[in-house]
Amino acid sequence: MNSTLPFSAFATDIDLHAQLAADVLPAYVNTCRWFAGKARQQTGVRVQSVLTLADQPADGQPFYLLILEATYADGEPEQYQLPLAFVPDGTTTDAIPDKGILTTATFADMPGHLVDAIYVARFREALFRHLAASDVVTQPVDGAGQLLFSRGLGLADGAPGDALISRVLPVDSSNSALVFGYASQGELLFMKLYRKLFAQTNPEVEMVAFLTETGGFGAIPAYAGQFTWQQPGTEPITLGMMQRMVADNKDSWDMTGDYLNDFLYAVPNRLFAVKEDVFEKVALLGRRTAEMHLALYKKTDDPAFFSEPFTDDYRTFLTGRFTDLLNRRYDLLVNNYDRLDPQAQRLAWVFMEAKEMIDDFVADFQTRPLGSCRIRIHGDYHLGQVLALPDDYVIIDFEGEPESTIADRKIKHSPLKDVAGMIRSYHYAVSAKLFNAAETEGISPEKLQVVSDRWYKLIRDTYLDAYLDTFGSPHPMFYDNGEINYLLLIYLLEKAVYELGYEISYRPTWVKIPLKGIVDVIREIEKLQPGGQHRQMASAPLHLV
Ligand SMILES: Nc1ncnc2c1ncn2[C@@H]1O[C@H](COP(=O)(O)OP(=O)(O)O)[C@@H](O)[C@H]1O
Ligand SMILES: O=P(O)(O)O[C@H]1O[C@H](CO)[C@@H](O[C@H]2O[C@H](CO)[C@@H](O)[C@H](O)[C@H]2O)[C@H](O)[C@H]1O
Repeated sequence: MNSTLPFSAFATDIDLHAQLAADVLPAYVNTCRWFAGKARQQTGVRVQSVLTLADQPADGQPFYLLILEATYADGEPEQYQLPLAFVPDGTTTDAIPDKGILTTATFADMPGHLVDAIYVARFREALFRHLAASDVVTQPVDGAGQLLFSRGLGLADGAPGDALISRVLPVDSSNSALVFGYASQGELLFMKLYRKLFAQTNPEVEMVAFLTETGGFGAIPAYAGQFTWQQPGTEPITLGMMQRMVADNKDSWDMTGDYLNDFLYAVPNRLFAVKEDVFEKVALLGRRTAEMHLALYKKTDDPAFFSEPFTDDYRTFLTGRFTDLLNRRYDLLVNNYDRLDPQAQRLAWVFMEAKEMIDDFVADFQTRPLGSCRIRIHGDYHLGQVLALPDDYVIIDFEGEPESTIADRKIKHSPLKDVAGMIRSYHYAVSAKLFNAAETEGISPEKLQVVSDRWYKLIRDTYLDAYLDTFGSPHPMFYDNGEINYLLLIYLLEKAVYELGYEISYRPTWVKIPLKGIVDVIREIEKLQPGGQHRQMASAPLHLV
């Protein structure tokens, strides 16, 4: 990649933008975890806009925030944020990982690399200082608007002269995580740089503000600021958000995996062994989940957070979206069937053969009487979204469902959709542990399935009992046990079908986990069929009517 112009002319260097679109971006984004279009038929990735972070700094090259547009053979294009830096050869002490290097490049005879700027300390510090100062950065290109930085209450200043420290958090997730602090105090703040962008305020900012200010919910990290791109006459686009850093946390996914080790060692010895603490921790998460939903149910004048009944519009939305998801997943499964292992293929058959029954089950949602209500929910609730402290939990990542449009992410659902998400996650934790361990290599997949189901069901019931018990008495969010069971089945099925796509795209050896989740729901639906054995799920301890 060559330009006769210096990197400071990049914002208007149209030829170079075209070169990037032709030779670099399509391949590069497909190596990035944050690019969600991998499973779609792509038709191109181009530079749509270039935002300049600040004027050419005295101490080096400028930084840009590129807005990329990814286009597809079907469906809407997507926008992504890519911070861009040019690192001339021999000029940096930053460790830029291979995954952060877009290409070699020469600007005005100066050779170097174009890199994802998050790996450049000077870029991270520039972002932080803009946020701390609530800066407005007016864009040099006509009509490109402004970058608006807004500081929040949780942002702590360092003592004069205390050096700012920063790093990229090595997490594998849909956005990028940066951490900041001061040399004398250590790491204090966590910044999320959004990758996939939406022409609206990101729901995460709304949710964190409501939970803190109206809901009084303490189990989230305090809000420390945000930055947006404001173009004339349009809604601001959220580019980043900062919260307090939760130190010494452990991802609940890892923690659950750790306490499953006892189980793992016991299984080959034909024992059932799990510490009682495990169930206490699961119950605590059930309670915190219920408290989050009670906070989101708080009375408010803000229509974005009113509770609402199951309206015809919502029923049409859910059945339409579900039917579309099912069709896409059936196609994906058919196209990838040969890549699956025999156990996954068997489960896939059960799913494909149950198509008509599933379609009827989903269609029934359109007219079935429902007296429960809907609120804003977390929307992408799983163990990876809960940070475990030694004695408690902190809930993070309120951005909503990764595959949904921004408008859809703000739609209210039964809070049982979150509950279903966490139940699916416990199913994953048990399955992933047992099926991927050296300790269980000699045990047949069928036997492993039986023992993992046993443990999973105990965990599921512990979580669900603690969740429902927290409401204390009948609560208007849940009409009765029959509706709790029915809605849980709907949302469990929807989540497992969603996960099937995620696993086929990213972790093909895990495909059997969501497939087993789908088959479990199919077995429950069969019991509800005429002639089927009508049996409600074991745990639904509320007796509301
Ligand atoms: N406030 C925080 N303090 C410390 N670590 C955090 C904080 N928020 C998130 N993380 C870490 O960053 C990871 C990614 O955050 P998350 O909100 O899930 O981002 P994404 O939207 O990219 O999935 C989390 O799994 C967790 O390890
Ligand atoms: O964390 P994201 O918001 O990017 O969510 C995506 O990735 C998740 C995996 O990291 C994926 O979650 C699935 O796998 C988890 C275990 O790794 C499990 O706990 C979840 O229950 C399961 O859904 C999520 O579906 C996807 O959207």
